Amino acid sequence: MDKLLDVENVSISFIQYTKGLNQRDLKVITDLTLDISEGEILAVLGSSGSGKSLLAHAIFGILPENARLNGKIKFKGKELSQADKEEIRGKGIVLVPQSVNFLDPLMKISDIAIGHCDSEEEKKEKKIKQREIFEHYNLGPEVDEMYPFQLSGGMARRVLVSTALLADPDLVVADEPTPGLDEKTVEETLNHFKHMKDDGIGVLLITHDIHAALEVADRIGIFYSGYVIEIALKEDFSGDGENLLHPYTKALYKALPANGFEVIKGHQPLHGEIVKGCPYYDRCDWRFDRCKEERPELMDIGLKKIRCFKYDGVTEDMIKDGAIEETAEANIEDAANEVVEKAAELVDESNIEESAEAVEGAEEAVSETEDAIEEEVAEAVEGAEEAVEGAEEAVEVPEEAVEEGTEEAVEESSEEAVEESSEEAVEESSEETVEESSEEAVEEGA
Ligand SMILES: Nc1ncnc2c1ncn2[C@@H]1O[C@H](COP(=O)(O)OP(=O)(O)OP(=O)(O)O)[C@@H](O)[C@H]1O
Ligand code: NI
Repeated sequence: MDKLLDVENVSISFIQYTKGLNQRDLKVITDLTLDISEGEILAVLGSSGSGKSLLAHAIFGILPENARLNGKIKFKGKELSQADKEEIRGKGIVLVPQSVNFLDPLMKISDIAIGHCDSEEEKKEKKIKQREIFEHYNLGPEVDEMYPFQLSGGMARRVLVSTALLADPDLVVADEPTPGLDEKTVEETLNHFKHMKDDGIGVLLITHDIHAALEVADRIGIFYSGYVIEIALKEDFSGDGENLLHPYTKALYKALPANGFEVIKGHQPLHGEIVKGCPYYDRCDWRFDRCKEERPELMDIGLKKIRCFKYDGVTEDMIKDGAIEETAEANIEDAANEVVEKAAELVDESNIEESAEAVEGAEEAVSETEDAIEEEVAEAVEGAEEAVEGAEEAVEVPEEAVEEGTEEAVEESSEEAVEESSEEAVEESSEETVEESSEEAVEEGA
């Protein structure tokens, strides 16, 4: 089976303007890799807003203006430029879009379905084919004359699928082809994809409907937080899910009603949330230190792909031999041992006893210092009080002089005496002693 589509390391981001003129890149899809061969249905399963439609639009070259695309998209081995995409659109590859909003609102449905024709003859032929396919999809002749806005939800789906088939493509990209359809029409639509597959057409089925994916797909790619975290085989979704590799895929499988509806705890990081390591780190039961800092690459294991360090060194043969769990468990054990060793080293290095002694010493020093300061302050206060007394006595002397009638004597002897004796005395005895003694005490103590 020849390869039809290769999506290699594709990232899609949007330039966002935050406060003022600040720009930032909002990554929606990161490092996406997948491939589809002739006659294969690959389902891409992702929650709403995870970038599924953007992937389809990237393949078709119809991304919005502010989107930035990196990586390679190859069709039959050839990398597609924007011009190639425009050329191939509606011929080699057709899109079954998510909504009728992608149809030209001013064109009649039959004209949209038939598309561009080079001659009247071609147009006649296509018209006949269109009627056949429309009839098959239960779309009567009156639908041919309608405009897109006149279609009901279910009718619109059927128009979109049959229009795609009319183009006789090699690859069909179907973006959420089943929502809004009744059970019977869902079944029918999925059957049409199966028929396309039988005719050798490759189908990329983009959906958040795991049931639809499991019903028709050969392989299923799981989107998580903008990454493909696993591409599993359809048959891996069976039994206990023991053949599924990624813990998220396992959890997704267990969340199905038939498998117990187990709730997945935690949340999926959204676009713009910067996650350095593995995007599943927060929710993972297997995580090791490395997963927090490093992001695992998407590894090939035969037809499967997995993005998880647990499977480092695991090969396809190991899967066949059932040795995969052993290797994986060994990886986890290694990582756990590393953590324990590291912790032990840290304990050794820290020398807890010494530091405890040091803390005790420091505490003693502090209390000694406090005592010393108290004592010295008390002494200083005493000294200051004595000095004040002395000053008061000095003041008394000039009073006597006033009585004797000499003003000069009053000024000289009173003011000077007061200033000198009181200030000096206060300074000396209080401040110096406090400072000296407390400093000394701190030094001693420390
Ligand atoms: N023009 C745009 N500018 C900025 N961000 C955009 C633009 N178009 C899409 N996005 C962002 O890309 C995210 C993915 O969009 P997309 O339509 O591909 O999601 P989806 O997986 O198809 O979701 P759904 O299941 O609802 O169809 C959106 O949540 C949105 O944040
Ligand atoms: Ni979408």
